Amino acid sequence: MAQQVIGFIGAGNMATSLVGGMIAKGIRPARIWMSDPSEARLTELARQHRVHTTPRNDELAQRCDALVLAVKPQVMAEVCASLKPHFGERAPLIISIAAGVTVDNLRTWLGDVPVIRTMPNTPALVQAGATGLFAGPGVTEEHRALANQIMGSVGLSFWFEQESELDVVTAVSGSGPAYFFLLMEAMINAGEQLGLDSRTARQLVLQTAWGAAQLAITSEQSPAVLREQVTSPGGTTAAALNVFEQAGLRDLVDQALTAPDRPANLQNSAPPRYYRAALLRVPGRHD
Ligand SMILES: NC(=O)C1=CN([C@@H]2O[C@H](COP(=O)(O)OP(=O)(O)OC[C@H]3O[C@@H](n4cnc5c(N)ncnc54)[C@H](O)[C@@H]3O)[C@@H](O)[C@H]2O)C=CC1
Ligand SMILES: O=C(O)[C@@H]1CCC=N1
Repeated sequence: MAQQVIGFIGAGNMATSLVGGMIAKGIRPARIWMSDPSEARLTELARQHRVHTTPRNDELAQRCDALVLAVKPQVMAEVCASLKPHFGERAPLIISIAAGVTVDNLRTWLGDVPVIRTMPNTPALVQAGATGLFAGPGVTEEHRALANQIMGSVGLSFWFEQESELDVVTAVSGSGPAYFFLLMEAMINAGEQLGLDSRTARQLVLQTAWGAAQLAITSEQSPAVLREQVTSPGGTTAAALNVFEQAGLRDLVDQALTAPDRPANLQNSAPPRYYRAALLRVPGRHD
């Protein structure tokens, strides 16, 4: 396994986060190939990480023991069709990171190949990722070990027995960093509005987010208890939390994470991008 060659089809945000994290963790760049239509992106990745790059997906299909499919769900069918004819006698392990694309979809497009569907997140870049994994038919212990090596090198990984759970993982931790970033943005802006200079507002907010996460991870207490410990009765925190509660923050979070399960709602509003990916499975919906 130590020498297995890993190819990334698509060298965008998530693929580069994974590769950056893998290399920082000690996986040799010589084991990594990346393909993408953007020559500029490939040049930059080769310079920055010393990985092998090529604009040709077929080259990776021939060379690699495992292919991480890291393109947008919307182009996945076409990318799979271009890869399939180039597999050797022993098809590579397919590791998909695409939201909403099922193991069945991939095996329809690629044939009878071993597929592991995963849902990582961008903190992989700093080895603080969280990844959900689901193994399709024909996946061996050796395949699982390779997927563990890739995803385990960039953070925590969790295997699931039901594929549908990966859609929940997508809503919680795949997209999750964006929810926290949004709160950071809002707090930085509010700090600035209240008179702090931008740099100080940013440092205070980021250190607070980092500290709160560290405390929650290392403490034996639940986040609810940790919140109570900050909240002096009748104090400033209580006043602020009261505004969040009155505005229905918990319900808002629930709606944001479960909206994709309510297709009827999608007719009138733009669905989250990961649900749009799931819509690829619905005949007639290819938006
Ligand atoms: N960005 C994130 O936080 C996460 C993304 N994902 C999944 O990762 C996948 C990629 O998402 P991002 O990295 O955000 O998108 P991105 O747009 O940053 O990256 C996609 C890359 O694919 C390349 N590409 C397009 N057509 C191609 C082709 N025919 N062959 C090879 N490469 C091609 C594009 O040039 C681009 O660099 C998606 O399926 C998404 O669901 C999963 C977890 C988290
Ligand atoms: O927004 C998206 O569709 C991807 C999947 C999870 C995070 N980013």
